[in-house]
Amino acid sequence: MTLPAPDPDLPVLQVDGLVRTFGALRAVDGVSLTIARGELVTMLGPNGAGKTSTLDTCTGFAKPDGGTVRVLGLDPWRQAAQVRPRIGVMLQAGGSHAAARTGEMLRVIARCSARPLDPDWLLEVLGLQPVARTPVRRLSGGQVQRLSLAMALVGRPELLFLDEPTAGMDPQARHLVWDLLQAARADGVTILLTTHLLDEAELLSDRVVIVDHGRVIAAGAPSELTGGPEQRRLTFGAAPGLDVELLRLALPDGFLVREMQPGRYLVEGDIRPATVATVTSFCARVGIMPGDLQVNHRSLDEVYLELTGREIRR
Ligand SMILES: Nc1ncnc2c1ncn2[C@@H]1O[C@H](COP(=O)(O)OP(=O)(O)OP(=O)(O)O)[C@@H](O)[C@H]1O
Repeated sequence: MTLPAPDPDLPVLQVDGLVRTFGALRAVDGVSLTIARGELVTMLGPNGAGKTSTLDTCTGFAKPDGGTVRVLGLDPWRQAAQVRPRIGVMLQAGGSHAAARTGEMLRVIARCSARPLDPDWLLEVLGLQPVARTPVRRLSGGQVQRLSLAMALVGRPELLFLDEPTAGMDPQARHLVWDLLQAARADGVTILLTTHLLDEAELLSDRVVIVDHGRVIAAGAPSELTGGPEQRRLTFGAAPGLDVELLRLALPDGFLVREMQPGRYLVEGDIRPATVATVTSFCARVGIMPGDLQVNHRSLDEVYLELTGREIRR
């Protein structure tokens, strides 16, 4: 049987109003999300925000309690047999047999695929060749993670779901995984991943989706989330102890000024060319030379903390 060619205009993943409940808890509370072919989208959110619960329904491991999920145009719960061969999944739980040897585990998965990648090539690329004959239970945490990624990739999936793919990896392994994901994306693979590493999200993602309490609270390209005028910040150096209230009064309403550290000042608000002029003319008026004056954007990390708050989730 010849399968129809995938429609490039059809979203690879379409989630509409997804709900997932555990007793009284709405772990996923109306999440909507669309991913086009070839996009790399990252889901961010504090512990317990509902990311894994969302992935579980997208991969067909859990039934939605409300809303719809379509993967490659199919229902991943009812049409799991058609969806599974076309997706790759890397879960936090791993999914390997503890007693199996690393290489053997990967070859078993490869044999289930119609046109797998060469398992030995993947072991080599992911630095697992030296432990190919080692039982999974004796691998380090980072090696188990790399094996899980190899297992997700070996079947040449059209869509990859990766739940915290670089958690517990050392910086070398993390860079290797980033290279591999960028290469997969360049080959047209669509990727949805979760991470708690904001630099990882900023580096890899075409778009990020921030979820909290089971809802999408922000979405867009990293540059969109960090790039608006209200996300700019102005900093400059001067002698410690400058009267920041006087500078704030010189600016229009809505600006905040504080001394971040002795002798380094931060102006937050809708930073525009006129703001820079006001700050420099204020400095001229009080007879100080602003040093190292910079206007830059806030990082994704700062935007994320502002949206989700700083308190630890239980
Ligand atoms: N099987 C389950 N039974 C009961 N509650 C669950 C179950 N699975 C998840 N939850 C709860 O649902 C909420 C969302 O959990 P989920 O694992 O989706 O969050 P997450 O965003 O992936 O978190 P993390 O970043 O810690 O992995 C949490 O409050 C969690 O305790």
